[in-house]
Amino acid sequence: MYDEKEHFSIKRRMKSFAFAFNGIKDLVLKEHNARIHVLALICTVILGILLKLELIEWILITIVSGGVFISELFNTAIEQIADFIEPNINPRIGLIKDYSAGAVLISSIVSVIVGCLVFIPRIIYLINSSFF
Ligand SMILES: Nc1ncnc2c1ncn2[C@@H]1O[C@H](COP(=O)(O)OP(=O)(O)OP(=O)(O)O)[C@@H](O)[C@H]1O
Repeated sequence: MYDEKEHFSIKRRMKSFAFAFNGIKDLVLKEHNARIHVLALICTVILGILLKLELIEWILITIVSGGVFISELFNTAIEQIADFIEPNINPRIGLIKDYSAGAVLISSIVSVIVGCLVFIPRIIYLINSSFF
């Protein structure tokens, strides 16, 4: 609970980090989509190392990957709140969840587009240089 009189303390800040990491851990353990995103991220990093990406390309991949996980976390939080306040079928809750899922879809599409823009030219170059 927020208390204005609370003084800054390293211990409390560390606890806040622990709570935040707990949220991320829970997301990865329980949400199937998040596991797929973790797997996709691991494959992307391995491919990026193999293809020797440049700094700007790593920066782009970091930003779009972060966007996917951030949207996934917000989506899960919204779903949990929605289920908590309305356990029954309710079209408004359905639409709220659809909006939230739409955000994840957009961030995923953006990361796939960036991934294609970064990796496809390198793969084409590799194929061309090994055959010609
Ligand atoms: N209480 C509800 N009332 C009406 N429609 C709902 C309700 N709960 C879910 N829906 C509909 O079902 C869809 C899926 O909702 P659900 O909570 O199952 O998400 P999910 O499939 O678990 O999502 P994710 O794959 O991100 O975990 C929603 O986008 C919405 O269209």
